[in-house]
Amino acid sequence: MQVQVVDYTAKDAPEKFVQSLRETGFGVLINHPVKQDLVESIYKNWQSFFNGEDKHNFAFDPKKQDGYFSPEISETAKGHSKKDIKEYYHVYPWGRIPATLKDEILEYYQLTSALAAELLDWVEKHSPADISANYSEALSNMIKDTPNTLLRVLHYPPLTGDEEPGAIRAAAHEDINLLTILPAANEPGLQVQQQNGQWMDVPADFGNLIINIGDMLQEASAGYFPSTSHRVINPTGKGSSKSRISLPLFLHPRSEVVLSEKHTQASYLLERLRELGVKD
Ligand SMILES: O=C(O)CCC(=O)C(=O)O
Ligand SMILES: [Fe+2]
Repeated sequence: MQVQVVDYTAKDAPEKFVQSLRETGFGVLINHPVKQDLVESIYKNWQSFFNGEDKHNFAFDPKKQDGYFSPEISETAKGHSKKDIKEYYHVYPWGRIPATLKDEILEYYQLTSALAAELLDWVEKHSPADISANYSEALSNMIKDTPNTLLRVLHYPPLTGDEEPGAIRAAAHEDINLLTILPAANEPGLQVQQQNGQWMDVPADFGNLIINIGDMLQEASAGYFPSTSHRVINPTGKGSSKSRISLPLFLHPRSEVVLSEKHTQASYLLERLRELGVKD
């Protein structure tokens, strides 16, 4: 099965959407409640932020993990040796946020977090009974009042030709969290790996909302929901001179939430951040 594009307002949307998640790790929504003019305004305003120098006043805090991550310290995907060609900013409601960008980005954070709870209810409702029996609490409850959900504003700069050979915008990886909610970026490049190993473009028409499964939902569902590998490939031709902005919201349970016999949110996250080289 390929990633399905599902009309959020359709009666059978929950079932179709969860089936796409189960079979591909991804699902795409149209006619969803995330306003496109808000997304476009965020892209424009954060592009200016990344183009400027003020970002250096918000250098990331290794303990709290909020703030600006420069291309020099940007992450290296698990199992890869080259850094991704990207810079990004980690937004948490409790963290540092540039004053002029704050209200808008927090509005977006709240709006998508609320939608996320609904989508987790869809996932739960369409989980087989023997799988949902293992959820330590309702999936949507796992993110209730969580301080851990992370909104990452990503900037992939135009290519200069001086990139390290073999480096790409985002090397193949799986997300760490429960679900990721990602509005289509302003430029193409996002691909998902299919079961046969082949890479496919994710349907990314401007206005689409892309949702994918992360490792924590895979862990909590004993593998029923697969956290699939995805990547962002480098542009060619005219696209090479363009920036790409994207805005994934990584849904994280509260720290004490039990994911499986082996892991809580906190123990799982620590293990993964160490692997990424962004935590001591
Ligand atoms: O930029 C994108 O489209 C995807 C980014 C991504 O997969 C990530 O940051 O985990
Ligand atoms: Fe990702």
